[in-house]
Amino acid sequence: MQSLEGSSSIKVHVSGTENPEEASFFESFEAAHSMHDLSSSIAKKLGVKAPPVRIDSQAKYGALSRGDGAIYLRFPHKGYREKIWDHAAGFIVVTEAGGVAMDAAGNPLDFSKGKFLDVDTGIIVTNQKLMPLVLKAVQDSLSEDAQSASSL
Ligand SMILES: Nc1ncnc2c1ncn2[C@@H]1O[C@H](COP(=O)(O)OS(=O)(=O)O)[C@@H](OP(=O)(O)O)[C@H]1O
Ligand SMILES: [Mg+2]
Repeated sequence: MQSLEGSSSIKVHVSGTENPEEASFFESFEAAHSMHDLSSSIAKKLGVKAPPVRIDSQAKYGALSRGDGAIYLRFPHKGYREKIWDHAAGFIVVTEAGGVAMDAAGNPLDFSKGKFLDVDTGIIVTNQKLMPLVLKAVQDSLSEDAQSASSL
């Protein structure tokens, strides 16, 4: 990373925290772009204490890449298909910074299939240590949601 004033460049790295309680998370500013209720229940399961940091655009990937927060949760409403141009640049930056991005089923993101990123339910970005814990909380929250929907 290099400042616009031209300072010397420094290598950035994602947060190294292993403790979800001290990890803050990013999500879309717009509730129409990501289900805030779902991310709130995931954060609660993880014991995250800080409120969500809501930012528009791929700036979320940039902030995560320099360790401003530790988790990015993205769960669009049913039927929305992610476009590669909304993620590709941020994905490269965060991966270079040591982060890992997966869909809700734990699959890696596949940018080789044309304009759409066909992910299972949503996208999770975090560090290597937190990913298994976050994935478990995501899957538990999704199955609770599915159970309550089927009992209506
Ligand atoms: N319908 C719907 N559902 C979920 N997510 C959506 C939707 N439409 C746009 N997006 C996301 O909105 C962000 C900006 O997208 P766009 O570039 O299409 O919008 S804009 O016209 O430039 O504002 C960008 O992500 P975030 O800013 O992270 O939410 C897009 O991926
Ligand atoms: Mg745009």
